[in-house]
Amino acid sequence: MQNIFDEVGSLDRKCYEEFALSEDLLMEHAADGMADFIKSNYALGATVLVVCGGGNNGADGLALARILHKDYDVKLFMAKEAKSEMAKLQLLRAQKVDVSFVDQLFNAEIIVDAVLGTGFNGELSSELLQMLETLNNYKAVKIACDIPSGYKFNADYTLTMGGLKKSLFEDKVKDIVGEITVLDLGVAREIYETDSKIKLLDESDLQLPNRKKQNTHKGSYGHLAVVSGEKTGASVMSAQAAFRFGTALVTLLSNENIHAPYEIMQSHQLPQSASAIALGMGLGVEFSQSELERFVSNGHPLLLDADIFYHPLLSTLLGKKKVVITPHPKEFCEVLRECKIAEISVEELQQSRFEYAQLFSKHFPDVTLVLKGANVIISQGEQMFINPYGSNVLAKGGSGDVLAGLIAGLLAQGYAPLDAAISGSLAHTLLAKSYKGADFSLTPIDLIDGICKL
Ligand SMILES: NC(=O)C1=CN([C@@H]2O[C@H](COP(=O)(O)OP(=O)(O)OC[C@H]3O[C@@H](n4cnc5c(N)ncnc54)[C@H](OP(=O)(O)O)[C@@H]3O)[C@@H](O)[C@H]2O)[C@H](O)CC1
Ligand SMILES: [K+]
Repeated sequence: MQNIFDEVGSLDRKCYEEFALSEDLLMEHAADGMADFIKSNYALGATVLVVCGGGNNGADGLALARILHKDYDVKLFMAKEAKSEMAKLQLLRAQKVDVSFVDQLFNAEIIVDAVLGTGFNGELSSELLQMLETLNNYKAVKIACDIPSGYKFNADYTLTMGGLKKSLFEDKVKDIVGEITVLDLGVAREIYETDSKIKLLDESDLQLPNRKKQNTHKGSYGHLAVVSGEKTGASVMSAQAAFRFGTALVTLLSNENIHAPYEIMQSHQLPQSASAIALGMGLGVEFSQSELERFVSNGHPLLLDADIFYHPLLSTLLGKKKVVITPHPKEFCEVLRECKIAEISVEELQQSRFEYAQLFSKHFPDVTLVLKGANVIISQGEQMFINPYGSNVLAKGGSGDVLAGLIAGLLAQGYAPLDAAISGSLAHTLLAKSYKGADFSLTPIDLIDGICKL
């Protein structure tokens, strides 16, 4: 896991005040880090166009141009006049070593966007937008200094200074930021950073339900009850996913007999040995409120998904302990509305996912939220985790049912809700990532079949 920060200015100030470092020193390390990245990946002599703004983002770019000059065919383009003190100083330094300046953009082999960084605010002028569009249309390798300017520069790589910024993980910029690398600024990251309540998950954070002891039996690995309504396909896929993911016993709770694999049991009553319940997938209106209340009256960990977000029982269920909910954005808007937290559109949610996830968790600190998206947000209380491995491969009916089964299966096996949410979500996205077929062709069964290879 890595820390993610709302801002890093306070971390810079810590360097000045506690480590006797200076803004100039941090900037030189930032520029050095970018130079090292380019030298490690691109042949000497390549043409490099560094486009600079007037602030310290531009100053980073000017310092980079000076460092690369002569080893690379570097050209500097000033999009705005140097304005900050550091930008003026870095401009002077670049001029003193005769770095070439150009007044026209051109299709260099490497383009570095050092126009706007964390100081960007408001809207981009049409002139700047036009310039960024011109750069986007070039075939060059595109590198964003710290953050892509105004999030309108389509970066292949974002080399971000000091620490990860939360804005880099909004869904709306997932196709903009490219591959993100953190550059150290003269001290190790663990010295530069403070602890943060927002963490970026890594594949290594997946805790598989591997079996350790031999002296066990099928009762040792949980019993998941999946409430199955009219649309049985959804609950059957959840049940299969849970079974594949180590849950030794899985029962479909239904009033009808369901066509399901032999290994999935069926019952009209909640099994005595049930250790978790999954509710919502394909629920429809088959069960009365009192039947559902009876199922959930025993304090078992609960996985809530899909139809239950539109059910009058939702608020009651959210008040229970050990609850994990797995809404997609549209369902989350319904949850926010139903719980009288916010009345927003999906577009408004997608513009401020972190804020609304935090708002929900403030209202329901014991509920673990898994907000689906390109970057999955997992939130519980004040803690927030970002799973950056979401992919468009999962944009298929049934993917969510599999996710529900993965998480519910881990709940049934005794995982704490947050651990079940993190590992279930990571397993889900890694299954999609390891899918070998065409990106449009994945089916939920492909995900389930891939579980044995995790
Ligand atoms: N630890 C770190 O992250 C470090 C980061 N460094 C670099 O510093 C920049 C932040 O520098 P700052 O000077 O605060 O801001 P920027 O350079 O990003 O932008 C300020 C300039 O941008 C202009 N601006 C702001 N909004 C707009 C807009 N909507 N349209 C056009 N121009 C805009 C602003 O102009 P004004 O006229 O408004 O003043 C400024 O000129 C950070 O991103 C890193 O690259 C340090 O180098 C090392 C530590
Ligand atoms: K930038």
